[in-house]
Amino acid sequence: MIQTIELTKKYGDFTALDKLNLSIKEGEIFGLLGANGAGKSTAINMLLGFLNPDSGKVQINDIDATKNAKDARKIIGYIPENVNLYPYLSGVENLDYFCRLAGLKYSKTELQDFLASCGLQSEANDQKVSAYSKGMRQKVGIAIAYAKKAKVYLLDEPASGLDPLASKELSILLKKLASEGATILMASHDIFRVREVCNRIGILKSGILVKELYAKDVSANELETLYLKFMQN
Ligand SMILES: Nc1ncnc2c1ncn2[C@@H]1O[C@H](COP(=O)(O)OP(=O)(O)OP(=O)(O)O)[C@@H](O)[C@H]1O
Repeated sequence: MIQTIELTKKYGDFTALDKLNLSIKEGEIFGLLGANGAGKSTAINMLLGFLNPDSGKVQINDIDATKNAKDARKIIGYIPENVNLYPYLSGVENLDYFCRLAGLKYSKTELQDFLASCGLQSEANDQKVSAYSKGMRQKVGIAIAYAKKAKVYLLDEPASGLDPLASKELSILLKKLASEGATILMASHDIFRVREVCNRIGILKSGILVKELYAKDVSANELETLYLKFMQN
């Protein structure tokens, strides 16, 4: 569960996020849609405890993440737009390394299973990551969170730069994680992908959540029209 209550962040006199109220349940995929500078990354950084809010609160499952960010991060998987891996290690070696950093030791078979569950083709397991596509690196990034048994996934612009097939695979993977009980928030400006993968969508404009809706209630075209209307007003 992800909950933000009146979450506010200012940079000097500028309010980047203004009293954000979000409540995302287990099994839900929430899409935070917004233009460049809307405040999406600011919100994610506060969920992760990398940024302190000026006011308001973040709750991750039963953890008050504003007070115990370190505990909250143990159950959060964060997948940035560009997943940083060690290029001269293979997918399995990267996963092993990041698991060990989190205090987890898995057998090679278990590591391979995590990668397979996240859609990486088995032939890639032992290839150096420097030869991976962006979509493949992202699968390893998600596998790191999956192996950590993350309960909450935060993704910043996950579909950006992916080709249509990789983007479709990402949607399938996120839906699978949600069906297994994960709570997922993805920040994006990709209206089509957000409409396709998310159950619920919030439109963020200049730090203010101006609209929340269920994806099933709008077509992609209707969402685009609505989004553009909010951006233009
Ligand atoms: N450290 C900072 N100091 C001052 N202003 C900042 C800082 N970080 C972000 N901002 C401003 O806060 C606003 C929100 O930025 P943020 O990065 O959260 O937006 P975003 O929705 O993630 O945008 P993008 O899609 O471009 O990543 C922007 O106007 C940005 O310029």
